[in-house]
Amino acid sequence: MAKKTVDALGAAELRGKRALVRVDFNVPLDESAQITDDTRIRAALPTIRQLIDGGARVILVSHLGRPKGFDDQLRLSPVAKRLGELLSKPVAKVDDVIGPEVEEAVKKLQDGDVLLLENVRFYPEEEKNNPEFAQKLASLADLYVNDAFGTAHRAHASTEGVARYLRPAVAGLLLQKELEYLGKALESPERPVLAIMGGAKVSDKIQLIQNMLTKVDSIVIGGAMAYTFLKAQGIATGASRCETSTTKKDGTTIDLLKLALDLLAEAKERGVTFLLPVDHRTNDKFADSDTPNVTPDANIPEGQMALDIGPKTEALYVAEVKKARTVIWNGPMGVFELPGFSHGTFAVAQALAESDNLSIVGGGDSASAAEKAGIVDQLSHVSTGGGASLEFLEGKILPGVAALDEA
Ligand SMILES: Nc1ncnc2c1ncn2[C@@H]1O[C@H](COP(=O)(O)OP(=O)(O)OP(=O)(O)O)[C@@H](O)[C@H]1O
Ligand SMILES: O=C(O)[C@H](O)COP(=O)(O)O
Repeated sequence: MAKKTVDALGAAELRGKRALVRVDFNVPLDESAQITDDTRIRAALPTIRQLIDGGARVILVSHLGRPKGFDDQLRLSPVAKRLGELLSKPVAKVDDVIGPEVEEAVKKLQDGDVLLLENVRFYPEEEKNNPEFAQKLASLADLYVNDAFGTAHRAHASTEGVARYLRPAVAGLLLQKELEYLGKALESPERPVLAIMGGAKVSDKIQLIQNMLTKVDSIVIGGAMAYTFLKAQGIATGASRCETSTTKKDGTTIDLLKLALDLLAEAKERGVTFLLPVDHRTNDKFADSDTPNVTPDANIPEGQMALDIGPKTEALYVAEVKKARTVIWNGPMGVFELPGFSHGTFAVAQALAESDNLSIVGGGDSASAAEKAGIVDQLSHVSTGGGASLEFLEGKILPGVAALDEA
């Protein structure tokens, strides 16, 4: 990687210096805001430990979820607690991101101390990449480290803007490791290459499929994204979560149903196998069930919500995984957090574990699903980035990486 990393910082650049470290602590939470998977926190430990050992004063900044303003459910306090346990040392936490309370807490830091700021997305300025906000963040520290691979595809104030005002701006060890691994693995992948896409961030990820069609031999779709493709073809989607349009930052609207049809046509033209669910597991509400309904075909009855792929789809997707030599997976096949609707996700995970293909699973919830399925050791790589790994594998330049100092 041609970017400077924390390894390049000598003792004089670290001891006593305030390091603003962007991490991706966007971890899955349950209904009572308890962390259900701490993979992303553990993944940031090497960089944090290296900075502590070097005598830096570590100021961590992260987002959690997609809040609209301050939201008590999405505070980072449980993360500070978990991080403290993992580091075996206290982690101070402030309830703001900028302002007097934060400045006071930063002033109190001693060499080797760790402070976690509040959820940076409580400020809309973060996602707008507002220069004044970025400047205020930058003013808290003497150097910037970006270790948030999972958020490196976002040009936000704490991932991109801040590096304009704070130098040195270097990559953390996780960011470096992810870029090196993914870069090498996909230089000339063994074919056939399969992309498995699912999850809930439909409007974000459906827009990545076009580029992906030029890189892969087959795509299988599960999760909520599947219903956009089915609806576009006139198949009933019942009460399932189904995104049909999205508004871009510039205010223009994208018709996702039209996009879905265009993608299906392009896949056909390019000879890319494109598989969609042929049956589903459903419920009449967003809740678990010991006995989910199974639809006889791809249509979802009125009032029913598809929460997982069905058994016939599962078999199709498992067969596709077994045929592939390289598999990239982002997004669970269903609401795997509910045991009755975890079958499709775990079946695909099991197939990956049993195959000897190169397998890369990426994303906060996808990594958590792999962990829950007990297959992490049988995968080639578990990336902390979902959207980020997809965009990187497509050959896009990640803004959070581009902003850093050259090596
Ligand atoms: N059929 C469905 N209906 C509603 N939600 C679904 C469905 N299938 C999957 N999901 C939800 O999708 C979520 C995960 O999607 P997401 O796109 O965030 O994946 P990810 O692996 O976390 O990737 P990233 O790191 O990019 O966020 C899970 O919480 C899961 O419950
Ligand atoms: O979970 C992720 O993919 C990252 O934390 C980025 O989150 P975002 O999609 O809300 O920007």
